[in-house]
Amino acid sequence: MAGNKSTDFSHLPLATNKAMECALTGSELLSCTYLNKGSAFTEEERDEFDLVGLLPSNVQTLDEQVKRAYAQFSTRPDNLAKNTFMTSLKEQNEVLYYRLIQDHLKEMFPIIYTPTEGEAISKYSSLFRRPEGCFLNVNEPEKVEQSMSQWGGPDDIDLIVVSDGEQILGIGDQGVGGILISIAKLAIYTLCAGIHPHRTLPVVLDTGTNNEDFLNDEIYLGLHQERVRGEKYDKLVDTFVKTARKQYPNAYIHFEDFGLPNARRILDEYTPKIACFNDDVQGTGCVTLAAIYAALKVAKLEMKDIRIVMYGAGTAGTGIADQVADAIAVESDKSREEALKQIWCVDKPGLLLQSMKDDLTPAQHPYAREDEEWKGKKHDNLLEIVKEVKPHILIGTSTKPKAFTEEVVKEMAKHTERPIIFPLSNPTKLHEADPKDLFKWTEGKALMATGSPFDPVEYNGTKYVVAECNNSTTFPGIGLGAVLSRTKLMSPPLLVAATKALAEQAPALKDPNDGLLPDVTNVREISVKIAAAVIKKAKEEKLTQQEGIPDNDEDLEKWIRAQMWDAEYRPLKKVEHTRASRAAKGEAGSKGKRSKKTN
Ligand SMILES: NC(=O)C1=CN([C@@H]2O[C@H](COP(=O)(O)OP(=O)(O)OC[C@H]3O[C@@H](n4cnc5c(N)ncnc54)[C@H](O)[C@@H]3O)[C@@H](O)[C@H]2O)C=CC1
Ligand SMILES: CC(=O)C(=O)O
Repeated sequence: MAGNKSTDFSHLPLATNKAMECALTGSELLSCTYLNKGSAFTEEERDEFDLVGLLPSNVQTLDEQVKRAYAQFSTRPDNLAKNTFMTSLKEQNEVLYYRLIQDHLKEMFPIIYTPTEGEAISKYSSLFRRPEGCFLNVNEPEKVEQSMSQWGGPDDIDLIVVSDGEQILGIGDQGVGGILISIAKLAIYTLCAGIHPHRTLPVVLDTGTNNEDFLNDEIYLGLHQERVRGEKYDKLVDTFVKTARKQYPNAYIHFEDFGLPNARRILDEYTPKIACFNDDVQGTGCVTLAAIYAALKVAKLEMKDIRIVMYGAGTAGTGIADQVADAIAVESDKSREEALKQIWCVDKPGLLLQSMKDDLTPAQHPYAREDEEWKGKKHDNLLEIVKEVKPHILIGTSTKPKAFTEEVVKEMAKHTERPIIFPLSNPTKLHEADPKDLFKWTEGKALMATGSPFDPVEYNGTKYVVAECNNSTTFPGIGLGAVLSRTKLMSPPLLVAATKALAEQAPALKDPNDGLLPDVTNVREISVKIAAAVIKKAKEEKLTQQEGIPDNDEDLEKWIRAQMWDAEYRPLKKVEHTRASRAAKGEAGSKGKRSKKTN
């Protein structure tokens, strides 16, 4: 794990190895998740902070606590129960929560993220115990300022993840339960890129829901009304963005799981104005493009020659297509228009055609093909499209399980030696194909990456690693770069730099049977590389607002590591009630957020 002890960057504003100020004592301290150490409070701390008699006598280490917590986790009967256990641990002791996950990353990632988090989100209202995050109501835009002011002063928040809950993972409209995707993505920022957990803010925009089950369920916690569209919706988004800029001017804004009608529109509106990012469009685009780069190397193909079918041309599908089109144009001497011709986008009605123009989203328009090209050919069926296009690459972001049938895959394999196939729809049950089947149908030739994790596949005695192509390998590093450089914008060259940094880490470049993307267990170091690439590019583009960023690569990486939060207990420094009680009340810093939540 990246450590920050061997560096001399402790003067940095975000250096995380400092003592923590604490004015709480006794049971208040025990119930403050970001300060609580439970049985690990030392004898001295127990005396100093009035904890005597409130804890069993054996002072334990964090490692011992992790052992116990892992044993408790393991007794939970199913994944959802494990997810609930983790949520509750996070409410009690954040350091322990993050350390436990870090020590069991591969096992726990699918519990706190996709696929299990999807189930937790769909049951948000019934599982609800304690609120976390900021809830903004579309009917009360005048209260946005007050609602968002509860999380500290202007320097206290580095990163906001916001969702309107309309298109969560592949499970659709989850209304106010969308707060949990903002929370989960922030936990991943902390785990994978060491973003300080107390300096982040999860937000949900409650703009109603079109999920009938929720509308008919009195237990549902969000607004019982259909989704608001148009001016009123835009006003809430704009009020949120403006308030965030005013109250937390350093905060980088990550848009997550907005619905198709809004995701791209909002991104296009704010990208030229503020440092923001849409994970489904850009994060997915970057990670998928990085996996494509690795696959092309293994398949000995070149970007300029590829033909690619995107199955499911929604937010993620068009986001990926755009990144691929840019890459083709950059890697060849083709114009972007020519590059677009190498991408065939398919959605519910079939291949996108010019004659469908009125029904296409602005993001889909550039991919609509001339009807003339397809005259007399079948374009409403994936098999026929594959027969005609003979793609090298097939990517699924359709939420249609099993759409990549044996026939489709075998047809593809007839025309290309190493079919590159990425079923990316989440959660696992929505994947367009199972890796085992893809291997069987292509006799071990397929080069694969999947949206959720899969175990390695054995075929004819050889073990193949199936890379997880999830934006979680990418967005944390990009965010770390954005936060540390205080970039004014997240411009396209920064994303290209991030993609290349990730692509260079692909294990398949060394061993073709290994993953097309690096494993999540190495993700903190990958994030350092991605962040370094983003920061360097931001400097080149004159976008940075942070002073003192080192020029030299080695120092830059040290500088980054020194500012990454590690899950370890820090000494507590007793402070007078005035300053810290303001913090505890949410008046003097993001620490207040945690206290507010737990007190
Ligand atoms: N692996 C990763 O990192 C990511 C995976 N995803 C996954 O991709 C999927 C799509 O997500 P979004 O693009 O955000 O949703 P979206 O709703 O914006 O897009 C889905 C698209 O698929 C189309 N579609 C639905 N049924 C289809 C069918 N039978 N044939 C062809 N197209 C069909 C829809 O009309 C829509 O255009 C989800 O399952 C999501 O979990 C999304 C982002 C990142
Ligand atoms: C990974 C992700 O963002 C999704 O499945 O939507």
